[in-house]
Amino acid sequence: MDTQQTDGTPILDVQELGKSYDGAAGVARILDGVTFAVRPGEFVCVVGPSGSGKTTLLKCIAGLIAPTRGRTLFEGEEVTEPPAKLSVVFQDYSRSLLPWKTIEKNVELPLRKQRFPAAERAERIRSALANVGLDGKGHLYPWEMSGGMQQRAAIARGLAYEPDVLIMDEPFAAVDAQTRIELEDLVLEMSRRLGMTVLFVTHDIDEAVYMGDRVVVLSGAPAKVERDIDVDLPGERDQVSTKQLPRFGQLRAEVFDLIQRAKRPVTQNVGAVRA
Ligand SMILES: Nc1ncnc2c1ncn2[C@@H]1O[C@H](COP(=O)(O)OP(=O)(O)OP(=O)(O)O)[C@@H](O)[C@H]1O
Repeated sequence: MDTQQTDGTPILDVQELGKSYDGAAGVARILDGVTFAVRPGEFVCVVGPSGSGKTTLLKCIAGLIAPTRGRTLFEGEEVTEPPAKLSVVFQDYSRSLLPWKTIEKNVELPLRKQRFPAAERAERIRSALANVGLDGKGHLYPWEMSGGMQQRAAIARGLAYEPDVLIMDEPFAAVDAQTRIELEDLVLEMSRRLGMTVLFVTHDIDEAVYMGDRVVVLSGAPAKVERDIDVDLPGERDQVSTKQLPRFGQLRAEVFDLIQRAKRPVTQNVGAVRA
């Protein structure tokens, strides 16, 4: 699909991103000319073989590491540092939440750094916690909460910035299957309600097809965009009826097949890096 055929400027425009890491064994090329665009309000999932560079890609897009070549435009501006209107939620909530601070204080932390006045901080915390279904739970410490609640809190912290784009790196990998389903629906509903653009990395093919408006499939060794798939399923998703649609099965098989084919070169690449 030509992602440049948009009604307006893409909110994220990833242009020919390349990234190499220097290691003891030499230079490992991880990304090579990754190009895709995300329109405002879209939910785009990124999948690819394990170790193909998905996290590296998100970090480059979010301005957390510098690409070796290429660039990302966020709202038309080149990303050279983490943009204020772009939040990242990582997989490991147990490491991203500070255990000695309450959930409220955890959510407040980045707002303090950004020097928001106290009244605005309080309102943003209240609204972010409400958005993830944690109203009235702000006084709890992370260790008093289930894994799913902690990940909701980590999402609330990302939301408190009121970002235009939320980047999520395997956000549900560490929670049980039932919680995962609940969080998938929570994030889908929230992104629609808030009109937020989401870039979402997952290992889970069903999750990618269920949640995405598009699925960007990365190849491996080094990674580039193998396929950019338009998920032509009805907009309203439902865990049972959407997954029963024949089209869901076809899309799932297409993504699965692409990842299987991409796997072999990745193994070779990892071997080359470690050799
Ligand atoms: N800071 C670093 N220095 C050197 N190599 C790195 C660094 N970060 C990642 N790598 C290597 O880059 C490759 C891609 O890693 P990355 O975590 O981006 O992949 P991924 O697709 O997100 O992996 P996974 O599917 O396991 O989550 C791996 O071989 C990894 O070992």
